[in-house]
Amino acid sequence: MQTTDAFNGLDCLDCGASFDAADGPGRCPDCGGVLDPTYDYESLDLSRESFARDPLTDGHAGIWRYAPVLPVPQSAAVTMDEGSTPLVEAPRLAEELEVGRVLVKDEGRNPTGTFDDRGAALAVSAAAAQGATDVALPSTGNDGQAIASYAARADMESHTFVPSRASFVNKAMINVHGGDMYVVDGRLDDAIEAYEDVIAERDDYHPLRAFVTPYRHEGAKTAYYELLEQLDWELPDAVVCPTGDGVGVTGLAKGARECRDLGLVEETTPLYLAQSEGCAPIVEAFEAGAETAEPWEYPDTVCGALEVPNPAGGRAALRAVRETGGGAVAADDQDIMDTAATVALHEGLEAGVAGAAAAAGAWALSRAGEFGTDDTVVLLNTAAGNKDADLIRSRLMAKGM
Ligand SMILES: N[C@@H](CCOP(=O)(O)O)C(=O)O
Repeated sequence: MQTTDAFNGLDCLDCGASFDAADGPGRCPDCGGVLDPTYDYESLDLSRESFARDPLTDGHAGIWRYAPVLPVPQSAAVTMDEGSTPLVEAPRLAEELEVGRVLVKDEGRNPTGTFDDRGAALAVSAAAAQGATDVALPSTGNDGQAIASYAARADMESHTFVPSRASFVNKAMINVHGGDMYVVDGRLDDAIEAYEDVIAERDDYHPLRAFVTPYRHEGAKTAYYELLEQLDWELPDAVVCPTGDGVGVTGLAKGARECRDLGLVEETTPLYLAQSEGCAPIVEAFEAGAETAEPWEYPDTVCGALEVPNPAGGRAALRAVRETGGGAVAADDQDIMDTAATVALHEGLEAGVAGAAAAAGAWALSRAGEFGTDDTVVLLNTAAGNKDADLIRSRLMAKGM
């Protein structure tokens, strides 16, 4: 695999064992922990200025501006210039939340309309660098669409296992990208079971399941570098991230750690993860002081992207919020849909229901006194609002609006 100079290999987040990236995707063979890319940070000469390049003149666009702290060089990238998403001021939300500033990191502006594009670009690039011809994953929908899109760009076959409740948009676009799609009756766990049966038989399918490939959360970390740059390296007081499997929040925490350890800033920002009350295994574990999330018995939420009853990154996500001094919050589905409509009405911004879970979670955090009146709060909108237009509109209709 063609790698960047500082990339060392993979370390297990649980037992610390080290592995060569060429050993392939997977969990730690010793303890089953999540593998995480590591770098020789000492060899890197990075500063705030070194990231401030003009993407139009030297070809570093989106997530690839941070290539020195990614495993794959830009020369081997499968890319559609994902990243470089705007950080949009939301003054009315700030007033409503009684904080100084609210900024929405709008990941809906990515190529397939989600945060997942960052990790998909990196994971497909790494798979291509390892010679893969076929990639496979189970998905709630958005990451399946993202992988199908990047696989198409890399001339690879994608095999995606989605539950029947995945959104029409996701399923349609996986088809449009020419992906091989298995629609499995039931919910995410049923799709995972079908995926595991197939992957056990197919050595030629390169697994891109989150936290089986170590590169999905690695792609997500670039959003943290980016938002600090957009804030001129001033730390926000809180970042709220919608969470299903834990990819986003684990990646953001790694970005926060790296930015501090590289000396770009002095501290990390408190990260808060937000889930729906209909499927909140990580919030439950956080509140119980547990190290791992227990499977959620009856998952049922309108936020399909967050309906992950047994999150592969549960442990990593819990560590992420605890090590940054943040927390975890769950919001009710009706509140989440109302929030999506309010954000669209008051700010003009189109947030998907998962993104609206972050805003609804921020309301709950504000009521609980977690924010100060001068605080800058960043909300991650993980997906474009038009992915969930039918859901959000149906709520308006139910309220007779
Ligand atoms: N990526 C999701 C939302 C959050 O999932 P996570 O795995 O990053 O916790 C989406 O499709 O919106």
